[in-house]
Amino acid sequence: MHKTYQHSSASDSDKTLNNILDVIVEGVWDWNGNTNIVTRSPGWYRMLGYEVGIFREDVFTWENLIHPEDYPRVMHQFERYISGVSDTYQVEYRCKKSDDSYLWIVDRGTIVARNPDGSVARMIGAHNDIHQQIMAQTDLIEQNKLLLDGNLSLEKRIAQKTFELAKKNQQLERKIIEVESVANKDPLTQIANRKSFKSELNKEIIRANRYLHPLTLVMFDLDNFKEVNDKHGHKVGDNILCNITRLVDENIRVVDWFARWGGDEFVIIFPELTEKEAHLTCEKLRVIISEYRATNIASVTCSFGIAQYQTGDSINDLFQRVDKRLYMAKELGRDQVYS
Ligand SMILES: Nc1nc2c(ncn2[C@@H]2O[C@H](COP(=O)(O)OP(=O)(O)OP(=O)(O)O)[C@@H](O)[C@H]2O)c(=O)[nH]1
Repeated sequence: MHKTYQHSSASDSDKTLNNILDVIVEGVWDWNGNTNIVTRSPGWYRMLGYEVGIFREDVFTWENLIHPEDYPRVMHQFERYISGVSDTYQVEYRCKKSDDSYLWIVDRGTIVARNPDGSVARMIGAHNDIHQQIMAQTDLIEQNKLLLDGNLSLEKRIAQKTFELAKKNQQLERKIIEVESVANKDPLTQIANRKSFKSELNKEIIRANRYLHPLTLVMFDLDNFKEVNDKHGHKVGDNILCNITRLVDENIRVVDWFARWGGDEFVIIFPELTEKEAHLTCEKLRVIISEYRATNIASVTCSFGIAQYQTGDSINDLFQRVDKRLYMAKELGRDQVYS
């Protein structure tokens, strides 16, 4: 067998062992459980910055150097090992240095002899400096935490901004609807104006074609309204326009699209009504209007032109037809429906 060391005496071999220990571990301790004497290597003192051999050789020296926050944990581990609950003793904790700062060490120990009653007769262990390693770990944990906090606050800010944006969008959508409805509404009568006529009629033409339903367009105009204005004033005229609007609106269906074309002219789109059916409805409207006394001093009548959509009609074709028929109603003496 190959031998590395040849010692002529036990004290020689002790010397070698101590030197080796001094090189490979930083601080060796050797506790005699019966005398309670703890022998510590020079490295043990050097690691903590103390003058070699300055402390009393007992366990209290060690206990007094342990950081108060770590003390219960260390003792718990130590007790578990000594009592046989745990197979190993290895614990990391902070030890007080000569300059009152604390050094992170790992402490490992092994019972090398027990008394017949099971109590520890001798235990040997070593301290190793792990301060840099723990500091690096702590730094990393701290950085991770900062990163996490940063991420969290970023997420919070994004969520807040998203919420604010959604709110702004809602407000904007409401404003758009508001503006659109103002733009498409006649300010005097509060019904639709001619702005959306083309798109409304187009929509209904597409539906009429798709479902092969009839569709009829109506245009009506107040008779001799100029005279009413001239005689009773513009304000009375306005009032009459509003009252006629209300009467018509109350006597047509929700699906019918009713708009003020301009001046004293109005249009109605009657989806799913034939010319004949629309004629009957308009006749009813004509009577209601003519019977209605807007004020004590003025009453009006209306003339109606009616035209049903024919397949292939453009909006213009239909409109021209209806306009001609309104003209006919006027020509034939007013206060009548022409289809
Ligand atoms: N009070 C009031 N009058 C209006 C308004 N818009 C248009 N008018 C008037 O409506 C009248 C329309 O007159 P005309 O187009 O000549 O027709 P009319 O007198 O109704 O005669 P016919 O249509 O031929 O039966 C004009 O006097 C316009 O000033 C309005 O908003 N308010």
